[in-house]
Amino acid sequence: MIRIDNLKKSFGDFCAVDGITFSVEPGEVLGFLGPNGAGKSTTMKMLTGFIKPSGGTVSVFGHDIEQAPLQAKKIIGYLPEGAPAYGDMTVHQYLGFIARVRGFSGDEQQSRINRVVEQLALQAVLHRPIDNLSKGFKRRVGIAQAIIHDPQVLILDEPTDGLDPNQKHQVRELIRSLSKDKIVIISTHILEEVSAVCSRAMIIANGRVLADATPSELEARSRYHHAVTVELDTDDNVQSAIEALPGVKAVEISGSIPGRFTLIPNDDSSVFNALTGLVAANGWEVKELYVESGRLDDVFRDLTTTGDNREVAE
Ligand SMILES: Nc1ncnc2c1ncn2[C@@H]1O[C@H](COP(=O)(O)OP(=O)(O)OP(=O)(O)O)[C@@H](O)[C@H]1O
Repeated sequence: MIRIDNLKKSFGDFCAVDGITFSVEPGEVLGFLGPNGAGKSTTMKMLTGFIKPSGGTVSVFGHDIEQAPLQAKKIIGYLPEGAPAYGDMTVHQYLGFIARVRGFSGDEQQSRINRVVEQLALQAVLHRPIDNLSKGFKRRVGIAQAIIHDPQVLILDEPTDGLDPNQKHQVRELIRSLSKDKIVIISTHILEEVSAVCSRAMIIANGRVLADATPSELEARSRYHHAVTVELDTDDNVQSAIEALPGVKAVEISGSIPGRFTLIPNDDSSVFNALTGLVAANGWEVKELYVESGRLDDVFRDLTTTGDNREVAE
């Protein structure tokens, strides 16, 4: 497991990471979510031994990152922010170089290169210089070098940044498949990515952890948890009847689609039965009807734009 205790980083007078404590077990995919400048990359750089903490400790499967950096780094794969690489090398040369640095030679080296080339679909660019690749391919090369030694811990800073939707889907599938027996920590700005791949999400702002929960627990904190959206095909004036339903806290009207309403429930209420009862009693035609589990963007905004966190998020 990874155990992080009271981790801190200051740059001069500025505190970028302000005492973060958590642990992660194999099988977990932990997502760091936060506004720009929240401290996600700085935390990852300290977890991987890339920069020295100003305070606190990081232990990776029992190896302290400062006391035993080689043992810790052997079992970590790291995709740094922006996926830096040696741009004048071809993909094949670069992966060969990384494999050698990781201690592989001969057939073992080649079979490891072949495996990651296959996993990241790099065949078409294998003999091209990395500098000439598109942003998406560069990112895939970055992920390939991070997994070449089949590490127990994978730390990926914005792994899908710059990828097209198909590539995003592929990389998320890969992360999911790798995560079965590994610890995976990713940072992302993409909220849908958290629901798609993370078993746990940590919202960070101003170098502090504001929330640490499963994506569905976070969604349940949203005002849209159990909200019902309905689109009705009727000329009746339905809004006041919907607003008067028991358990309804507020009704939002869709600006662009007539007859479409979102019913926000009071805490722990369900408005679904009351709404369907009203619709049936009046014989209104339903064009669309669904219940939401909640909205992560709503929770993210709430947490990161209140109180001390306002400055960071704006
Ligand atoms: N080497 C450095 N010297 C001075 N300040 C730094 C340094 N590295 C990071 N910072 C500052 O620390 C804060 C946290 O930066 P960090 O890159 O960790 O944020 P982040 O959450 O990863 O943001 P983003 O989502 O934009 O990548 C920022 O205000 C950044 O400007």
